[in-house]
Amino acid sequence: MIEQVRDTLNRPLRDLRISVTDKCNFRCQYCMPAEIFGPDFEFLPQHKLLSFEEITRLTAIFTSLGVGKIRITGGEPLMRKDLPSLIRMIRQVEGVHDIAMTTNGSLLARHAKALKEAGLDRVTVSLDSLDDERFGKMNGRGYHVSDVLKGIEAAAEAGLSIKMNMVVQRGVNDQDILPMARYFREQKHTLRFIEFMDVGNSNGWKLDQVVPSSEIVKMIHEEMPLEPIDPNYYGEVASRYRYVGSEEEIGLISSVTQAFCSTCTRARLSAEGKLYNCLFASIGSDLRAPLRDGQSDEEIRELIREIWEKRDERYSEIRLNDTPGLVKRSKVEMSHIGG
Ligand SMILES: Nc1nc2c(ncn2[C@@H]2O[C@H](COP(=O)(O)OP(=O)(O)OP(=O)(O)O)[C@@H](O)[C@H]2O)c(=O)[nH]1
Ligand SMILES: C[S@@+](CC[C@H](N)C(=O)[O-])C[C@H]1O[C@@H](n2cnc3c(N)ncnc32)[C@H](O)[C@@H]1O
Ligand code: SF4
Ligand code: SF4
Repeated sequence: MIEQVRDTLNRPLRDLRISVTDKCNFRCQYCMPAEIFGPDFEFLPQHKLLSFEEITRLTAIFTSLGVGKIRITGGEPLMRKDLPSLIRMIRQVEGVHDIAMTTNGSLLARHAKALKEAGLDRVTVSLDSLDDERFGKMNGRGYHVSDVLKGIEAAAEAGLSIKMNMVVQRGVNDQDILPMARYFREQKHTLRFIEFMDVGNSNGWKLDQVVPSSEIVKMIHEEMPLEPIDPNYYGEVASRYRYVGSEEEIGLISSVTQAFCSTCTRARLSAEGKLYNCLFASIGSDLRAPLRDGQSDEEIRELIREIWEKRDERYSEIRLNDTPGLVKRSKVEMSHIGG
């Protein structure tokens, strides 16, 4: 039986974002800076990762509490071996109506077809610049723009629906806003601009590096007129704008300047099976132990229900009023729970 649970702020549980690995082949400065995630950094050993069977079992339990939308993320999800098998298993779960994946795109060219055949509906590809030198620096490993563009092409050929994500940092890649907008408008892929966020403890976040979405909209509108359009669904993270007189659109994810916590329907499951109520949470609730200790689906369902019903997190809204206080608090790393 499907039932809709709600938290203390009356927010329904609708989305489950599953991190399948904490490893990544990139070292984006805003997420996994190389000086911290260096050769000696200890990633999770295989036995601590949830198996595909455990992830699928949890997915089924989550759908019985209202989840219909699944996003696979990481680290870099395509670093996890045999990902199409997991997609195939999740596809079988009753109640799942949308399976998306967020990826840096560098390994997508070789996996897109198998992912689509396994049942993946769509991909969101992250790309912060079309300038090869800048992109190589930003990803920390010298990957080329063409590596990602080939992935996007393969995804389109495979029939996956595609969106793009660009994190904008003042003084780092703000000069790429217009070239990215022009290019992806032409390619007919929705590009979403993400305000640089103070996730984790290691990305050296400063408020003056955030380019407010309002500034981005103004800049694009001056060259290519835009008009706001309604959200696609309740709690959509991105605010949408359409290029006037066309079908193409952009999205703005304004977690710093216009927090959207009041409609946040997202639960996050880390690769080791911890459930987080918020992207900026300090601690998660362990679901791996109950899974491995032989608890029944019903017992785990009650545990998750209890966690969601007690949920009161709304970090970004609070940050608006107390940035210095919150930045100092210890938080889970983005590469651990996947954004
Ligand atoms: N602060 C905050 N940021 C979020 C949240 N969800 C997503 N983001 C940010 O927005 C980015 C884009 O999120 P996506 O996963 O691509 O967005 P989505 O809402 O699932 O996308 P669609 O399902 O296509 O609408 C993430 O990488 C995060 O940086 C959230 O709940 N809180
Ligand atoms: C953590 S990554 C995981 C998936 C995959 N590796 C990727 O990069 O698409 C998910 C998303 O979080 C975004 N992200 C990471 N750190 C961020 C930050 N400090 N502020 C805003 N977005 C961030 C990335 O750009 C990416 O779109
Ligand atoms: S944003 Fe994605 S690609 Fe970049 S370091 Fe984080 S997990 Fe890796
Ligand atoms: S800050 Fe936390 S509560 Fe607010 S939208 Fe993001 S994940 Fe949801």
